[in-house]
Formats: sequence, C-alpha cells, structure tokens
Amino acid sequence: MSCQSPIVVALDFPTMEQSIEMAKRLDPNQCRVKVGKELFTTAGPVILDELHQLGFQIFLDLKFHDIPNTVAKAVTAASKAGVWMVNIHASGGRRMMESSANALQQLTDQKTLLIAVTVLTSMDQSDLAEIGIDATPEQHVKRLATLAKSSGMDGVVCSAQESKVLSADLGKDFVLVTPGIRPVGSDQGDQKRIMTPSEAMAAGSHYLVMGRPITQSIDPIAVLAKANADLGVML
Ligand SMILES: O=c1ccn([C@@H]2O[C@H](COP(=O)(O)O)[C@@H](O)[C@H]2O)c(=O)[nH]1
Repeated sequence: MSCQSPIVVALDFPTMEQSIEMAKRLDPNQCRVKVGKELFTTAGPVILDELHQLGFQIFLDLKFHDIPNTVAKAVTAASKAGVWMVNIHASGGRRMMESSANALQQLTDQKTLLIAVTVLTSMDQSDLAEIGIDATPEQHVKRLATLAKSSGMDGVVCSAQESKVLSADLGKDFVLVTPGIRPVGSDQGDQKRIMTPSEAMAAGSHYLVMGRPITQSIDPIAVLAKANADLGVML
C-alpha cells in the first residue's frame, strides 16, 4: 500500500503510549508518520514495529551525523528495520553521504529513501552567521543540496521556501522533504522558515512534515483532513 498524501505527521511525543494513541486515530492512507529523536530515544526500535503493524510508512528522522563508517552502519540498520525514509546531515560531507548511499545499495531489498538535512527550518540568517556561515539560508541550502545530490542522496530536507529554486536547479525527481509547514492561523513556534501546505506543494515540495499543527490541535484528524482537502488529495 502506498499513501497518496504528501503529509508526514511528526509523532513528537514523550511516551510510546501517546504516540500509538495518536497513530491509531490517524489513517495510513491519509498520511505517513515521522519518528524523531524524542520518541525513538524513549521507546526504542520497537516503536517502528508497532507503527508498521498499524500500516504506516515511517520516516526515521534521527539526522545521523558522524564519521562515514558509523553513519553507513546506522542507515543500514534503519533500512533493515524497514523504514520508508531515513536522514543524515549533509554537513557531514561527501564521504559520509557516499558511504551511506553505497551501504544502502549493497542491500538486496533496499527501498529506503536516503535524505540529507540541509539547513534546519528553525534557523535564519542570523543563526547561520553565529556558526560562521556567511550566506543566506537559500544560498547555504543550495550548496548543501547540490553536494547531497552529487553524493548519491535521493533528496534533501529543506524549508519549502527553498523548494522552488531546488526543484529548478536539481530537477523534479530530487526529493524535497519540507518541515516548517504551518496552515494559516497556526502557531509558528520555534520554526523560522515556514510555508502553508498549499504554498509548499506549489513551490515543488514532495513531502510536507507537520507536527504540532496537527498533534497539538484540539481536533488533529480535522486539521489533517483539511490539509489533504486543500491539497486536492483524493483519498
Ligand atoms: O529542518 C528541520 C528538520 C526536521 N524538523 C522536524 O520536523 C518536525 C516539525 O514539527 P513541527 O511541530 O511541525 O514544527 C519536528 O519533528 C522537527 O524535529 C524540522 O522541524 N526542521
């Protein structure tokens, strides 16, 4: 089964029970789910089995960043656990990305998408300047995404504000995964580079990561259904 919706719901919960409770209210035909650092650290790999049993495709968002050998082993473990997508940091450099891509190619039944994180959507130009990067977010995202593509990545995590330029420069098949999605009227929180679901899709995003606007709303299912309807997703 393949989900028709581009929406990936971030299950950012402090316990396994809360995440499963939310997942049981969601429908794997209407969204994929994302397991991030908080949930994976609390629940461990068993959370992947539980969510797979509920029928979800899983984005394992652990943003690996280490020496090439370590990251290649980590993405291999993720792929063997059956996740649909896994990510690593583009700033880990070419050798780290290439060794990870090569490791996944060795797996005979490998179908896991390997994605590189560019500039976190919570960062703006002043955050980049503080860590010594003298570039706009768009310039730095372009640079890292170009490196990621030439290092064998299937796509990148970026903000939807960069989707248009990346789609034009790197081609429509290069997968753009965009967090920082905020429906009109929802709280921006700690995100700096945001877009609405419809704007993000129009800009060329392939997948839209939405956490708190869905999971912290009074009616998560209604927010998800409205976002899918606004995108014209036929479910
Ligand atoms: O650049 C990035 C990379 C990852 N994330 C993750 O996406 C979700 C966003 O959640 P919201 O509640 O919709 O803000 C969260 O799990 C982040 O860890 C990101 O936001 N930006």
